[in-house]
Amino acid sequence: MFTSKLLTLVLVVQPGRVLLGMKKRGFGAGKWNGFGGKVEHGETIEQAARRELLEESGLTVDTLDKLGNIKFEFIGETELLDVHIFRADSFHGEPTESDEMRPQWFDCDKIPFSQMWADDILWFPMMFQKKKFLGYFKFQGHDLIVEHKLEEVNEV
Ligand SMILES: CNc1nc2c(ncn2C)c(=O)[nH]1
Repeated sequence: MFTSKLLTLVLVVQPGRVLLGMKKRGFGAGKWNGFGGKVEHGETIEQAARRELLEESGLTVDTLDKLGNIKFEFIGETELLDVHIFRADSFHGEPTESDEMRPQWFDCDKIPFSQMWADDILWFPMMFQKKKFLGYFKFQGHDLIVEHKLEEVNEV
């Protein structure tokens, strides 16, 4: 019934602020989001997360904490998005604009959720508290969540 596409998402967090990128083209264009993309054949999910972070933001990280996994269904589409979410608390390099993303730091109390995917406001608090979570969101179009599950777990 459903095939699924493996995707990565990395949130770089510093005390009191988080790095987001304005997606300039493609899926989710016009939204602020973490950095990530597809997992290519022959790479692990974590390797893909590091590669996409570097390509999209110019940053490398030492430790990536795997915090969440959310599956997204879009009504009328047969491909689920299987998004693996990581957090990094330190990084090397300078945030640099890419073809895909324009990076910007946001204070944790001024995150532009109205210009982000509608699910983010629901799981960002868990990500900030370093809680592990599993989620499932069913979208009607790109803006309306018609059904969702989100639970804290011990292992992702
Ligand atoms: C559909 N909601 C959603 N999709 C995402 C996200 N990050 C990458 N992708 C593909 C996200 O935060 N929400």
